[in-house]
Amino acid sequence: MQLNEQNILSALRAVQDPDLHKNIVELNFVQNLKIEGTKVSFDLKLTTPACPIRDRFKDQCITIVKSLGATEVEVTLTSSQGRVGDDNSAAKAPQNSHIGEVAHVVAVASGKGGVGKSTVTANLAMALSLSGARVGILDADIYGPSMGLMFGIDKAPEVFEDNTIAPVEAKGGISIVSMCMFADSDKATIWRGPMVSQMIQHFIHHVRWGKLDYLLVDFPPGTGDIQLTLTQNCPMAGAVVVTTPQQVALADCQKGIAMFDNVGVPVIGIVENMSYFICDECGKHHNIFPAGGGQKIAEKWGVPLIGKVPMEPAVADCGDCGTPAVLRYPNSESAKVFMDAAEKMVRTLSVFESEGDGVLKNFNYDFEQLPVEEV
Ligand SMILES: Nc1ncnc2c1ncn2[C@@H]1O[C@H](COP(=O)(O)OP(=O)(O)OP(=O)(O)O)[C@@H](O)[C@H]1O
Repeated sequence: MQLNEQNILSALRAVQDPDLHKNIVELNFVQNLKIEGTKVSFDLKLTTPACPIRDRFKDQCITIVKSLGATEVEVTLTSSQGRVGDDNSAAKAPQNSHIGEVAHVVAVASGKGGVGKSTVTANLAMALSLSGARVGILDADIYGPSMGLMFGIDKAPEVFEDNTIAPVEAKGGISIVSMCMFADSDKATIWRGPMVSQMIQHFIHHVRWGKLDYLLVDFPPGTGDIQLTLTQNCPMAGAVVVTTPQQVALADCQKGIAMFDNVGVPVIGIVENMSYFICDECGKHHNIFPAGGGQKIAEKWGVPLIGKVPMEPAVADCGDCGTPAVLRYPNSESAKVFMDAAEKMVRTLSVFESEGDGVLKNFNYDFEQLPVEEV
C-alpha cells in the first residue's frame, strides 16, 4: 500500500480510545503528520499527559504504520490543555483569576472528618505526578490544614505586591498552597465565616498556579458554607468522595455526594479508606469495620468505587514523615490502590470532558468492562 497521508490516517482509525469510544483520528489526536520516503513522524496529542494508555497507543500506531511499509516511525506524545468546564462553570471565575491556567480542578471531600481525606489527596496527587502530569494541591481545610505535614513543607509561599501567591513546590514537583503556611499551626484557627470565605476565594483565584493538569482541592470535612463557597467559586471538573466503611461515615458520605449533585459537580468516584487492615506480621487481611459499605453507596448513587485503601502502617507513617506512601513505599498495597484510583480518575475526567457539559447524573461506569481494541 502506498505510504501517503490518506492511507496512514485511514489505517490509524483502527486505534480506539476505550474510554471515549472513538478512534484517535476522529478525536484529532494525530497531528503534524510528516512523510519523508519511508520515514513517518507525527504527534499524538492526548487529553492529558497522565493518559494511562499512552504507551499502548504509541505501540499500536507504530505497528500499524510499519505494516503499511514505513521503515521508521516516530510518534511524539503531547497533551492538550483543554479545560473542563469552559462552559458555565468557568464563568464563575473572575477575569484576573489564575485558576484559568488549570486544566482540571478536582475536589477531594468527605462528609465526615478523620476518614483520611488528606491522605487520599496527597497520594492521588503524587500518583498523578508520577504518571507525568503537572499537579497542584489547594489545601482548603482551613481549620485543620495537614498538607504541610504530609509533604514535609516548612517554608512559606512567596506573596507578591499585587497580593498574589506563588505555591510552594513540594516533593514530586507538586505545587501546594495550604493555610498551614500562613497560620501558626500550633494555634487553632479561630475565624469567622466571612473571613474564611474571603481567604478561600483568595486561594482559588490569586494563587499563581501556572499551567497545571490537575489541581486537587482538599475540602474541609462536612457539607456546610465553606464547601458551598468552594464549589460555587471554583470551576470543578469533578469530585472524589472519601469514606470509611463505618455506618456513620457512610451516612455522611452520602450527604457529600448529594451536595455535589445539587451544585452540578459530577462525582468521579468514591474512595473507601481503611477498608481492611493488613497485619504487618503475617500479612493477613482483617476487616475492622463491616465490609462492603462503600460498594453499596456506590451502587445506590450510580458512581464508581475507584479504590479500597487498606489500613497500613506504611500509610500512617508517611502521613507523619512528610512523604506520601505512593512515593516512599511504591510496592505497598495502598500505593497500588492509589495509583489505580488515580488512573480511574484520569479516565473518568476524559469521559466527562468528551461529554461536553461535564455533568453526568447517575454515572455508571464499569472499569472492568472497558473494551480494549487490539490491533
Ligand atoms: N489507610 C490508612 N492507613 C493507616 N493510617 C491512615 C490511613 N488513612 C489515614 N490514616 C491516618 O489517619 C489519620 C487521619 O487521616 P487524614 O488526616 O488524612 O484524615 P482527614 O479526613 O483529612 O482528617 P480531617 O477531617 O481532620 O481533615 C492520619 O494520621 C493518617 O496518617
